[in-house]
Amino acid sequence: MSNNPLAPHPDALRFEHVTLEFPGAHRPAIEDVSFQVGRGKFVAVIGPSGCGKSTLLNLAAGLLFPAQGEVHFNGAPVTGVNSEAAYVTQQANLLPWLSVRANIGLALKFRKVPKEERNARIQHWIKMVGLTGFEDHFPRELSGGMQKRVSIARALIYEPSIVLMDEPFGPLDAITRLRLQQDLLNLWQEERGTLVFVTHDLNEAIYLADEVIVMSDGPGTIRRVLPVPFERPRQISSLVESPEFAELYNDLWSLFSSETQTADTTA
Ligand SMILES: Nc1ncnc2c1ncn2[C@@H]1O[C@H](COP(=O)(O)OP(=O)(O)OP(=O)(O)O)[C@@H](O)[C@H]1O
Repeated sequence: MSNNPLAPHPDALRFEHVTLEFPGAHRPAIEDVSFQVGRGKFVAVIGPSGCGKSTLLNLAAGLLFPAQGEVHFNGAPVTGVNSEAAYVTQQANLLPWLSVRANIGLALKFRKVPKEERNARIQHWIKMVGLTGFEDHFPRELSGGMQKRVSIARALIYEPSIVLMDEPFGPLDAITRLRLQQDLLNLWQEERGTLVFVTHDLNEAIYLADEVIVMSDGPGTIRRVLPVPFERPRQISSLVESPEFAELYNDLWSLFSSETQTADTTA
């Protein structure tokens, strides 16, 4: 282990026995949650609705704080809004009065990046997310998938140390979703940042992640952490044909179905 205080911490994110209860709730939203996300890893979090997936991201972003336990980012406790984290939510949340170019460049403008560098980086990211030709369009002139591409470029352009994505492809149709999943795989292959990705979709978790954190409900706890052994770069079309994919999917599915049966018998 390195003793160099300037060396980046090997864990980008670490939860240690974290419990959080919202005011007025009769039980914690999450209880005794511990896991770590290694630097440069892509981790998916899946679990039933209401099990606390968004709460985990909000804790990592420093928008919520635990009642018990600690959240560490780059080896230090999170004590305020985590300005090194980019957050991509289910809705694109673009500013409707700004063009694609201006929406993507907003974070650089706030950070006072000089105009020339800003324009070059915006142009790079417009190309990366396949929006060349749409630079001067406004959000209302874009499809849902294109808006999502803008929100991903807007999050990645300032090179955050961690990206938190909360079901970013949730509201999209199946084909657009598949295209964006492959685009995200390709982007991540080039950029290699740390990414925590919340999803309800077992396929999506396996396509994208190095590890899948499986959560249980009531209150939210970590049920299992499953490694995804597929090499990168990945092509979704070849992955789905492999027997290993089917095996992993079945492992994940059996975790969920056993949970549903347990809930049914205890209801
Ligand atoms: N601001 C809040 N005040 C009170 N309770 C909340 C608040 N936010 C979330 N909760 C509760 O905490 C629990 C976890 O919510 P959270 O949104 O993290 O779940 P989730 O797994 O992301 O759900 P979904 O998959 O449906 O988005 C739920 O029971 C929810 O009702």
